[in-house]
Amino acid sequence: MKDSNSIKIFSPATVANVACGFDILGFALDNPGDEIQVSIKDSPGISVLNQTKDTVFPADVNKNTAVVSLQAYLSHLGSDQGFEITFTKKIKPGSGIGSSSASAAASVFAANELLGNPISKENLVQFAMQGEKAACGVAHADNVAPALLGGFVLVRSYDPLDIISIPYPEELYCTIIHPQIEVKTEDARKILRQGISLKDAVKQWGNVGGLIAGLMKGDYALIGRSLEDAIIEPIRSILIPGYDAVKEAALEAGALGCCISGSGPSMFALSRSAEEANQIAAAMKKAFTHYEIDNIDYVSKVNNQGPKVI
Ligand SMILES: Nc1ncnc2c1ncn2[C@@H]1O[C@H](COP(=O)(O)OP(=O)(O)OP(=O)(O)O)[C@@H](O)[C@H]1O
Ligand SMILES: N[C@@H](CCO)C(=O)O
Repeated sequence: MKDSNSIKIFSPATVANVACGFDILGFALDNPGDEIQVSIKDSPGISVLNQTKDTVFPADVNKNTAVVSLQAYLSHLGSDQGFEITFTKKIKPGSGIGSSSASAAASVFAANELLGNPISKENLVQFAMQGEKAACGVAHADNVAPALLGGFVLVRSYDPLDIISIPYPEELYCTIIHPQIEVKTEDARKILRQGISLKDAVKQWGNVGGLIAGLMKGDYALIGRSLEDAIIEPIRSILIPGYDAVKEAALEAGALGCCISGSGPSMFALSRSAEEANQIAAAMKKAFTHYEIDNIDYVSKVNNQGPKVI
């Protein structure tokens, strides 16, 4: 729904890191996603309405990722246009599937549409990153870039920002299992080691290259071999009860690979068909039953569009 004063959009969930690409790789999902309505106000300032009962936002609206990114965008334009943002959150904060970034990407995309698209989608990424900085202290782009551009995205460089869309096979499906515990990205970053060994680095950059080559060639076996993480997974997986067993169940059920989605607690697995992705979801859920943690699953094709007007 769009008129000259108001727009309602779907903003996709995203999987950051994609196993080997900490802070530099991410992809978008068709399901789930947030709904957000952005309307032009007569007076300056950004106001927020939350229509999601069980989602609590920061009390200070200036810490809401949608508001922070929109303020960065308006300040770049030198505009004091006022907006009202109405949220219907479908992605739980602290899920690992880009809840904070779906809002950050959505508000700048929507406002840009209402103002006649003065800025390209690629260049909106820098403003959405400011929302991520407010959420976790670091302006990482591996959720907001795919949320805005769709598909698989590589952040080749942060300074200067260089965002590359990576071609990928048409038939690529993702299974997400979201155990109902909250892991804040800010906390999940604090436990990481600041240094890595040369041996681990060699393994990791081999996998990053392999994953990108596999996606571009449509080589599923290469994609699967490259979905490994020598650096982050050994540390963060400790925060997810049953992680090893659930991952093993996904691989046994035919997943190309399985790892932590973003900073967790969600886990993702890639596969070649919707049927396989559903079988993998069932196997992962079954493995989780031993750990008595409620969980929600999503099966989705990789999203190729980013935000869309609904
Ligand atoms: N509009 C928003 N939507 C979601 N979370 C928000 C929003 N604005 C601020 N936040 C804050 O951001 C934090 C959640 O972001 P966080 O990065 O920890 O989780 P996530 O986005 O689900 O995970 P990930 O980045 O690993 O995919 C919470 O502290 C939440 O209060
Ligand atoms: N790259 C970020 C993604 C957070 O979703 C991290 O792993 O901390």
